[in-house]
Amino acid sequence: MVSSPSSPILCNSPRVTIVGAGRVGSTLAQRIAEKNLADVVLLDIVAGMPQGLALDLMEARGIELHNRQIIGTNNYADTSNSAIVVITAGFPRKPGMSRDDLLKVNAKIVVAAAKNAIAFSPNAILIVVTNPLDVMTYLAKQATNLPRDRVMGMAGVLDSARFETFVALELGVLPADVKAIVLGSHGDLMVPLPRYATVNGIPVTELLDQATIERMLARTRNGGAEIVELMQTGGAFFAPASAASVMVESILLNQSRLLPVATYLQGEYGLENVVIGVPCRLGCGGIESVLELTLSDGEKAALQASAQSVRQNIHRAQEILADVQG
Ligand SMILES: NC(=O)c1ccc[n+]([C@@H]2O[C@H](COP(=O)([O-])OP(=O)(O)OC[C@H]3O[C@@H](n4cnc5c(N)ncnc54)[C@H](O)[C@@H]3O)[C@@H](O)[C@H]2O)c1
Ligand SMILES: O=C(O)C[C@H](O)C(=O)O
Repeated sequence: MVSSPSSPILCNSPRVTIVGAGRVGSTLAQRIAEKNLADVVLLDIVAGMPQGLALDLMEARGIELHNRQIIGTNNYADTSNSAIVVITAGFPRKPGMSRDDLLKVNAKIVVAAAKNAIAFSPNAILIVVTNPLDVMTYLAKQATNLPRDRVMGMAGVLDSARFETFVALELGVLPADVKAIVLGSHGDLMVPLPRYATVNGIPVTELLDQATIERMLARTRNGGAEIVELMQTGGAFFAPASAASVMVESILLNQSRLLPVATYLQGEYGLENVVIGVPCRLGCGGIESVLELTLSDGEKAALQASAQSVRQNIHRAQEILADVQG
């Protein structure tokens, strides 16, 4: 009964739709409900699966002490009036693949998901998770024609959390005391910035030698692949769901958190008409502002290279989509 799409939604409760009720999507639904942030609509193409997950999550409410509604559906009409739509629909990579190898299979899924979801929630803020992340975020923006403050991708929060984790493990300090930032694309050319990484304000460059830092940067760049290789079936989902939930939280609670977010650049960092990760303030309107950090020549060059690889893949994706349409 409770998982039926026609179940009543609590008055004045914000609603978050998650398109793709797989591992990332279902874990994100759990995080959002258990953090008591919003009601959740889980949508998937597989019949019965999102309904089953929603019922399971609803049955945990009394134990987890929250009263959020979780609805499972295969129908976009049930997602209407969502404040936020998160797109996790699509294929994860297999061992040996790069994220870019998913471009062909995921491009049309993301474009259709973005268009369908925004048709029923025209005021929603869109957060893309599906890989290859930066290209998919660009396609979602293009397909919906939403302003850039309302379309963004999740990757930098995850990549930064991985870098922070490796620093915390190396130094034996509390993970929450480590702060780091990773910019650029969510791929091999991501741009971690060790000189901005600190342990409670102390730069990690004071605490670790260069060789150790380089080893951590390489592990951060390879962070997703490391898990794909270990699991053999699909990729990471606990930390990705946590990272997406932080973005959802900052928007719903208007926290104005300054987070690395994949956004459409309009001249910032000397880049335009491309999506890559840069520090953004996230509040109730979505991306409130983009912060332009002062970068060294080497960091600027790394960001340019990262953007260039995304541009090439945007071009490939557009050719693929044109073939599908034509
Ligand atoms: N940006 C990041 O940092 C990050 C992190 C983790 C995963 N990802 C990506 O997120 C995506 C999902 O990963 P996952 O581990 O949850 O995969 P998964 O296979 O567990 O889930 C994907 C879900 O999408 C559904 N789906 C497929 N086509 C659909 C459509 N047209 N409409 C609605 N639903 C559809 C599938 O049925 C499946 O349930 C992958 O592309 C993965 O690479 C990105
Ligand atoms: O690596 C992947 O394929 C999934 C995701 O992008 C990740 O970084 O965990």
